[in-house]
Amino acid sequence: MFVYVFFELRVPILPNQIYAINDTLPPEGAADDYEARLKQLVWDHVIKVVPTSGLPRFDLMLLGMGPDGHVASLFPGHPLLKETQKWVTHITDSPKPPPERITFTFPVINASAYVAMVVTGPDKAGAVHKALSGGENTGYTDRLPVEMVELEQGEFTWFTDKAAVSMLNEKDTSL
Ligand SMILES: O=C1O[C@H](COP(=O)(O)O)[C@@H](O)[C@H](O)[C@H]1O
Repeated sequence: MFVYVFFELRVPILPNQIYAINDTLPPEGAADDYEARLKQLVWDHVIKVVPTSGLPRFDLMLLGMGPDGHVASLFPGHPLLKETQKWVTHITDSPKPPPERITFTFPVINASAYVAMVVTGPDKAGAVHKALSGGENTGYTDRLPVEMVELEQGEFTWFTDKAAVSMLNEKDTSL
């Protein structure tokens, strides 16, 4: 909804260019349906592809991050982090409500030309610190999903408020 309203107001995207999840289907069916529509858009040359992998190359991927470091619906320690074949997949045991979701996978996220990571709030400060500085003493040990956003060939920019970067020192980044 946020994305719809944001883009509706700022850039001339027509309603028929917005592809909503089919939430009348169960999660697996909705993910398969979304992936099929994505593949059709690639086939129709609406979405560009990465020539070497055939993956869709979105011009812009607008992402957020949860306090646990999850991005999209890719949660820490979940088997979906290792998905390499599917473009869109589903989850029925999301630790954050709602439990049933569909999500782009890392191969698709990492094929993007640009990722804007929008992160606000003090509850995100630990995960931001871990992602940007290695995060010693943050309590996070494993690699966070947000750290797995590694674009094949693209640009990644963080957009944060002061609270979200409150655990960073000047030496940690070039901020
Ligand atoms: O569950 C989710 O949470 C993250 C973070 O949401 P926020 O409202 O705290 O920014 C979101 O980016 C992700 O898309 C969503 O699945």
